[in-house]
Amino acid sequence: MKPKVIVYKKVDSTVLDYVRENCEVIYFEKLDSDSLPTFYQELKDAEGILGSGLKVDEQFLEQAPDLKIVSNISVGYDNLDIPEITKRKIIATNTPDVLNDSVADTIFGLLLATARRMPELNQMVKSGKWTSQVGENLYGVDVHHKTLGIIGMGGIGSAIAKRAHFGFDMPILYHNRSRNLEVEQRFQATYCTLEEICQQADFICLMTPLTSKTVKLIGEKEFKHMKKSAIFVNGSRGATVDEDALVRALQNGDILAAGLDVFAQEPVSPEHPFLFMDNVVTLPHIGSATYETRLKMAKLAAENLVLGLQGKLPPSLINQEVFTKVR
Ligand SMILES: NC(=O)C1=CN([C@@H]2O[C@H](COP(=O)(O)OP(=O)(O)OC[C@H]3O[C@@H](n4cnc5c(N)ncnc54)[C@H](OP(=O)(O)O)[C@@H]3O)[C@@H](O)[C@H]2O)C=CC1
Ligand SMILES: O=CC(=O)O
Repeated sequence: MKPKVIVYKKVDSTVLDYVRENCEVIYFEKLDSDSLPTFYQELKDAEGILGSGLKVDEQFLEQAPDLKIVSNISVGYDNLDIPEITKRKIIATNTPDVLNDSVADTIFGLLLATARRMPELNQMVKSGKWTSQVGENLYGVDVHHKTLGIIGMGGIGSAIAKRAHFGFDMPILYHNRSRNLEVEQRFQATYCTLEEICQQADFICLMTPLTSKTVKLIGEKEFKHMKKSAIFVNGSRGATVDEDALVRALQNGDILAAGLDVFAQEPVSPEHPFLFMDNVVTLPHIGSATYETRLKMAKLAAENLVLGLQGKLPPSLINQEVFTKVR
């Protein structure tokens, strides 16, 4: 008998077909107040779930006694309570690497758009307010040759560094908990403390995962250390930044501008001060949102799911200890 799984996100039909060949699939294109009661009903005897964003914690797991694998269609897995999942000998997987270039493109685009004030200028042109040559009040700042600080130099951070080093001649500073010798060699990147990056970089990109150690990693103190001309870009998770402190830093002129793809609350409230500031460029958490990359992520997540249920090693296993202990 095929194992029963729930796919709770819209995925390409080829991906769905592959999962259907191997599993009995209950499919929800999305979860909302209409579909949630049925979802929880089906969860009672599901062996696998495939999707993204759902909070999988103790309370959730209590309702899923047969669960063997949680396959996230995202690289970040702050939605998963890994200790609790692992305690129950459930496999957890994510989708690293296949999205690095697309996310780096988005984050670099956000950095450029913020530095060169593209959304503001676009709005000016489209609203018919381009009536004379653009004056100094609408100039941006150069990106090329400026110093880029990357906090969280992993897969995505490295792809950002590649663009900055080879395309924009930017000196690169980075901060991780441990040094990454490969990026130091490939991109002549310099390892720094968080404080040094804040003090020295012209552009600061935050790309750490959200963990208990990175909640509000960047707050009042860090913004005070930054240059008044600094541009801050967050591509990690909203909660890695103290958003109130960021609003104050932007309002007080402690930093020049910010580009944000992620927010503590998503979708961001239409009342949020960020939305009323010309020096903030916002995106709706679309780092990896291209047809090609989302397909690759869904394929990888489906492969993780199917292999995990077959007792084989999924390509991107998060909790290695479950696999080695159980099998
Ligand atoms: N905006 C979007 O659409 C997207 C956002 N993301 C976010 O980006 C995050 C990073 O993804 P990815 O690059 O693939 O992940 P990686 O695991 O490859 O890289 C994360 C990096 O962060 C560093 N890091 C972890 N904890 C800390 C810490 N406490 N202080 C400083 N550095 C730290 C790690 O280095 P070390 O272990 O040495 O500290 C590592 O180099 C994801 O977890 C997700 O939250 C991902 C995809 C799309
Ligand atoms: O935010 C997206 C992810 O893949 O993580």
